[in-house]
Amino acid sequence: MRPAHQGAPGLAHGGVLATALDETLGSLNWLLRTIAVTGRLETDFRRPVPVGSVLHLEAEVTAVAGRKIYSTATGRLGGPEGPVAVRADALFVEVKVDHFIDNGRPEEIRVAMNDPDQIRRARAFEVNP
Ligand SMILES: CCCCCCCC(=O)SCCNC(=O)CCNC(=O)[C@H](O)C(C)(C)COP(=O)(O)OP(=O)(O)OC[C@H]1O[C@@H](n2cnc3c(N)ncnc32)[C@H](O)[C@@H]1OP(=O)(O)O
Repeated sequence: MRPAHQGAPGLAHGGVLATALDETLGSLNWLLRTIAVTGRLETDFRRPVPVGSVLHLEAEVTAVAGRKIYSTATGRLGGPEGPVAVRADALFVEVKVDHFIDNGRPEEIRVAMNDPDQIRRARAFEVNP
């Protein structure tokens, strides 16, 4: 957690923590080879997360039912064995690429399609799922 992530003095902002959980959960879609967006994100804030601390994030898919992907994520202070600071339950809903084409701006879609980092990220999951 960096100073830019601060909400209350010295502590990470809850919205930033929810974003970190959402991003971690969203990464699971790479493993499922599915395009999906967050439909629901329920977050528990169990301990304050100090600026300067490391948040260890872990996520797993708990169920898939049709287009619905249920998943859960945990953020622990300091490392994988640290105390749970935040957790989330999420529902992602599978969408077609049209979801972005119909609702997003063409400029950003073009940039994303040509972004080597996106391609590298997808390939990383191919070799190390
Ligand atoms: C490629 C990189 C992707 C990265 C993603 C990163 C994560 C994000 O931040 S995504 C951005 C935030 N999320 C969004 O903008 C999503 C906005 N919402 C939507 O576009 C739509 O509501 C969407 C696509 C989720 C669902 O709409 P639609 O495709 O019409 O499906 P819909 O029929 O309403 O729902 C499908 C199923 O999910 C269920 N469902 C949808 N939303 C919810 C919800 N909030 N709570 C519970 N159930 C829900 C429906 O009840 C339905 O269930 P069933 O099949 O059993 O009837």
